[in-house]
Amino acid sequence: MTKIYAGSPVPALNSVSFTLPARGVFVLIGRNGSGKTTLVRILATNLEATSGTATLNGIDVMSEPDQIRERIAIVPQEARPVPWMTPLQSVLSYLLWRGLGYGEAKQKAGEVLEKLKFGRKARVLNRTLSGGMKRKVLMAMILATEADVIFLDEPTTGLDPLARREFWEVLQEVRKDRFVVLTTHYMEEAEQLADTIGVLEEGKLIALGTLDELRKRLRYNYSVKLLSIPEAPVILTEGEMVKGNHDLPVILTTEGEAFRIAQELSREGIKFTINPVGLEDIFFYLHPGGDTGGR
Ligand SMILES: Nc1ncnc2c1ncn2[C@@H]1O[C@H](COP(=O)(O)OP(=O)(O)OP(=O)(O)O)[C@@H](O)[C@H]1O
Repeated sequence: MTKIYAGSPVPALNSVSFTLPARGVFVLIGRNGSGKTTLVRILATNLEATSGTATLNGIDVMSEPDQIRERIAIVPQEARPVPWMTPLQSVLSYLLWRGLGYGEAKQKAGEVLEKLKFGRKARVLNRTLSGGMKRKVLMAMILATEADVIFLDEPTTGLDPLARREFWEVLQEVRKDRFVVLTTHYMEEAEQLADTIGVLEEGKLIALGTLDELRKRLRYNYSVKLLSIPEAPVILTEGEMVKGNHDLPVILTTEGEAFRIAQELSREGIKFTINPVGLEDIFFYLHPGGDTGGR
């Protein structure tokens, strides 16, 4: 699939091609402007591709959009629930809009708000809710539907760590019987939630696989992240140095070499962290420019 926006010299998506089992959670990561939202919007029938095709559970996104729309639900990046409605009214009206009868919609709305433990907050105006609760209203809306494919574009941006964890719990409920496509700038979130991870870079899909499969792309299994730039260069007998957040050096190496370097850095009074390789390290390795693109 390729997408070139009118007037743009470079494609937002450049021959992206992949096949996935429609189960669990597919997390798309990539720096700002790498094409995540564009891909999600095309798959969710909100935007037309310039060329290419996509099928979801055997249904063609381009030629059968109405059938797709019955099967999917999307929470766009900037979505907020209607301020002058309550969570109960939000879920109810969304279900009615999707074609459910009033009785069924009311029952489902009540069930989902109970499941997500809204309590008396189900009946207060959305505008009085915290940012985390507002996102939870959107999750309740899609959770109440029959949709078996759910798109969430940066659902936790701006949430505090506790609200983010609470969102992850809700997602564990959603993923049980649906396929979730989620974009994020939080590597920890991708690690926690993803069954499969796709990495976009300038419109190209540069990596796709489980966390373990992506780890295998690195020759090294340990990461030492320096928290300041040392005066003297760090001499490696084995491993690679890449740029991390704020251009600080990240050393990818073997366990033995990582601990040797750690001792040396301690002696010189340089602060660092040492960990087995995680998604953030894979991201830095795949993006020589550094930075995860987080806000
Ligand atoms: N409506 C539009 N018109 C023209 N160019 C666009 C439009 N929407 C997005 N783009 C461009 O397409 C590219 C991909 O954007 P997209 O929003 O898909 O990236 P993203 O990975 O979701 O970014 P972010 O992480 O910042 O949300 C960017 O270069 C962006 O400037």
